[in-house]
Amino acid sequence: MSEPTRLRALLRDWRTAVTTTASLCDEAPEPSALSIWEPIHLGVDEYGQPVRVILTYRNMLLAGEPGAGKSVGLNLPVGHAALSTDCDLWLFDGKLVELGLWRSCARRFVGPNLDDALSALGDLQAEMDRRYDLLDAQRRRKITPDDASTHGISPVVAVFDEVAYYSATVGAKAQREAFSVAVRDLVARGRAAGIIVVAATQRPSSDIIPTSLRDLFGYRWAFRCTTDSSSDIVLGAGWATRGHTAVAIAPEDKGVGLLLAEGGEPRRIKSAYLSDEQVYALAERAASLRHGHGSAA
Ligand SMILES: Nc1ncnc2c1ncn2[C@@H]1O[C@H](COP(=O)(O)OP(=O)(O)OP(=O)(O)O)[C@@H](O)[C@H]1O
Repeated sequence: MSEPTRLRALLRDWRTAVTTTASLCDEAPEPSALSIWEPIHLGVDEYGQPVRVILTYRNMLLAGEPGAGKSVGLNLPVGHAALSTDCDLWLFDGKLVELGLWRSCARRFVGPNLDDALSALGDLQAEMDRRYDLLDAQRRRKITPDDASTHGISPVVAVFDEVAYYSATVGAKAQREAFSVAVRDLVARGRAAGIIVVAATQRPSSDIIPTSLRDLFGYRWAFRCTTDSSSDIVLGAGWATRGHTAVAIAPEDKGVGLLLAEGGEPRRIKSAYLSDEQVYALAERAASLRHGHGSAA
């Protein structure tokens, strides 16, 4: 199979997975972009049913012990967002190598540098305030898909991996606190302005994910944790005693996690798996959709 044909086939498979109507892609002569307003495919539940969530107007937290499958899980919303040319991607990569694959699709890419992260967060907050000014002036409460054509405003997906790198590891205490305050502000106020935060950490502890921040995430995805209390830190207090604990996930069950979606009960799901090769191919395809070629800076 030639490279363009292989990429087209890959994107077609992806679209089939992420859209509720497979016809959306099959009828198109060429694969087109996804939309951030469409549900994102995350994996399957215990009954083999597909699990899809809508990311717009929400935030997502992914946490669990190292090696549990967060990075693979994170690639699903990131990949969907990258292929969605109706949103902008802002990537904060404390590890550099995790989100780096999607760099060419990002409007802004921040590596493991706290000064850069603070500067980008400041810009994002300014953009959020600008959007609220516009909404206020028009007596509206939230942005909609129409804002792309009428006001040039598209959803922003801001992805943080590993969030603890910026909030607890590098820099001076005041800077780390400034980072945490800015992220909390985006998570708390960003949704209606079309700013979506997706944050991942391998440190599910109360200093990294304080309750007041955790409660702002509509989607909480707990991969394997070592203690009931760390599982509760991700999902919410009391779930472990009610039988929903990510401790119960066997270490060999990579990619399995408990997903709490908007006030329901945590659901055990297995994330869809994308190999490195697939991620590379999708990232290249997404870059090509966004820039008209495969290797944009
Ligand atoms: N859904 C899945 N299906 C099959 N294998 C998976 C799945 N998710 C993860 N794995 C396997 O588990 C390994 C570790 O996953 P991943 O790198 O996502 O963990 P992580 O939690 O991000 O680790 P770290 O915190 O150290 O970065 C992967 O290399 C892969 O082999």
